[in-house]
Amino acid sequence: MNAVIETPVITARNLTKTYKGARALDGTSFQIPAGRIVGLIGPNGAGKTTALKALLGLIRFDGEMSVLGRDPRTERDALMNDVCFIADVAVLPRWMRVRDAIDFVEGVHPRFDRARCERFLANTKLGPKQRVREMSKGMIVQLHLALVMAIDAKLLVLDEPTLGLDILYRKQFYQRLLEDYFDEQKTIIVTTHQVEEIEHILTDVLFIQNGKIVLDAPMDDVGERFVEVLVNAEHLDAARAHRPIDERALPFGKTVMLFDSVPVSTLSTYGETRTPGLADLFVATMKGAYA
Ligand SMILES: Nc1ncnc2c1ncn2[C@@H]1O[C@H](COP(=O)(O)OP(=O)(O)OP(=O)(O)O)[C@@H](O)[C@H]1O
Repeated sequence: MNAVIETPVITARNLTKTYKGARALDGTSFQIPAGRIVGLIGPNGAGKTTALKALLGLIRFDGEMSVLGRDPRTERDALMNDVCFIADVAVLPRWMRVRDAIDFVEGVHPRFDRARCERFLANTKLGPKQRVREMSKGMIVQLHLALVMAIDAKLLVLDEPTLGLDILYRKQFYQRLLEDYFDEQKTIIVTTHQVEEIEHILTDVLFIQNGKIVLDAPMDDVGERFVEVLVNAEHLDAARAHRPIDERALPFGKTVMLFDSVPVSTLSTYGETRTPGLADLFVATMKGAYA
């Protein structure tokens, strides 16, 4: 009966951050509702980490920012009760034992549930005395996941969480996160360069370039808005008339074009159509043909 209008978990308006005259954030604006898994994707130096630091209250910046109803610049301590932040899975100190890691997180995070963490670890080969240096990369991921998933945070911020891990562990990390952690009460924001590996778990995507958001869309819309066409040679000019945002040649004289908001019924007369992968969409957007 009562329509609940949920306030977004994050509202960022017109953020600017300048480092020594260079703009890391340049009028960055976005909103993230609860229950979403958002990929913040951009090339090196685009401003991803700076945006995450801003929403965590770790840097000064100009503009409007509300995270879980709080301004991270002035209410950081209260905010951190509901936020969990992981910079990089590969950074656990090598001398640390499993039980030290658990003690540490228990000490710093009020929403950490030790019993829940130990239940996750019971399903692995990890023992309490084992040190990080004795673990395989996959075991490190398991430890990290057990620590993260035992924190009942409303917002989980992951900055390149799988850096340095091989493809099997990276996939495992995201799959476990989706299956064992995420629910509609939680929100996850994640940056990565490995776009292909996270696109299937994302609900929304934010592309950032030179400190500006250049694409902000739910994944469902991405599938409807963008179409890739394997254009037959005789239709090249007709297809180009619809202003593809990207065009690339394939072997044997085939050409792939990527279109934004052109009906599939029109495009299918030029060749085979399909939904582009996020990586191809990212490359096309960043080339600047599309402004
Ligand atoms: N502490 C700092 N001092 C000076 N410049 C900085 C600092 N931190 C970031 N920058 C600059 O701000 C810009 C954005 O950096 P940021 O780390 O946010 O990029 P990023 O998108 O996370 O990149 P990457 O994918 O390479 O990690 C870059 O030009 C960077 O050189």
